[in-house]
Amino acid sequence: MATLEAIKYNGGQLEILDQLLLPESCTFIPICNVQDAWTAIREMKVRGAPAIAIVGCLSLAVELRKSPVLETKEQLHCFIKEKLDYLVTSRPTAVNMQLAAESCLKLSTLLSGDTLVGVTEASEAIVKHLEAMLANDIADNLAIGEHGSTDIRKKSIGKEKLRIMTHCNTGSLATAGYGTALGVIRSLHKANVLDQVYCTETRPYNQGSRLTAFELVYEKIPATLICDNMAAAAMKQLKIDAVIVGADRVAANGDTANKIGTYQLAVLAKSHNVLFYVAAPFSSIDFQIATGEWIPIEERPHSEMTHTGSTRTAAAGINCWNPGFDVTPAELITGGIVTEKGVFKPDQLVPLHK
Ligand SMILES: CSC[C@@H](O)[C@@H](O)C(=O)COP(=O)(O)O
Repeated sequence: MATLEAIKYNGGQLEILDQLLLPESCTFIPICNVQDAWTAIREMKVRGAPAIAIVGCLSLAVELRKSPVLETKEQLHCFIKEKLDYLVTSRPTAVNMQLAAESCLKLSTLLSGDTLVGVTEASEAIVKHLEAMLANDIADNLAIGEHGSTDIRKKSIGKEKLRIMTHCNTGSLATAGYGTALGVIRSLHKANVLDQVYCTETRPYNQGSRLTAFELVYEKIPATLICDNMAAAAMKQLKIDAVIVGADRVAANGDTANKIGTYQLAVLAKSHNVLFYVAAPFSSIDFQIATGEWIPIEERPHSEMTHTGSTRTAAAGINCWNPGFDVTPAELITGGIVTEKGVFKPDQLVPLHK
């Protein structure tokens, strides 16, 4: 069965699956411009680091295809810079949108300096660059899946079937398709070596129980849901072989920001001698940040903790702390960082930076 398709793009028409309505309903909504994308990202109708960047960039392609009246390449450059700068403000922790914006502006600067290229050709080249992100992301995820699954199997010799724990949602709903950590799990399943995947509920926003569980059921991958506070017991009693999670931003030293609760899973994995992997495309690595202490962490509304839907479940008047992400120190990433280029120890990343 084909994996879920949450971002649909065809000839300048963009639609996304509204993830706020999952798992009750699969409803696609149109994204007609950059403002629509910014709002959808901010409201988490689309979420997950790669998907945020892809939807942001495709929304700019949609606007450029509608041919705004831009007479010079300087005007074109200012137009896309303004839009990209705005998209980068949608959510702070994932770095993918920022790096995608930098790469697009680099291309625009190159085209601006090329006297043989006119404004229409420059705009078309930028649209082509933005539109290529969908296919590139799927290809990267397939490679991540293969590298990760091969590495886990290599390090689990003697075990016929593997039990994997994962956190948050890193699948087709968080990427252009297939997924990163969930892509590795799909590849293990395809290779017939997956006994069971244990997905955490991922409080307070429940990306695990709402989204990952939805994808796993949809694709008939053997899976069991656990609450976040069952992770230690599951590692001990259910004999988990590896934990594999995604990333919103990896610092140059390998420290990794990912969904809140990732750090505690890494600590638990270490004390239970369970391999801990991060799976992410190179576009999640921020080489401008030396360590994880510089990664901005999004603070989320307290209502996510105090309410379930519109029903208050916490005592009125209680103070809350609701960071959306935490940083896992590189030394806890014992399995490695799985990318489309291979699996690396955290201290091997810097030499790979061009
Ligand atoms: C391939 S998605 C990787 C991460 O973006 C994912 O693990 C995560 O933390 C998503 O957080 P979210 O707040 O749902 O956008």
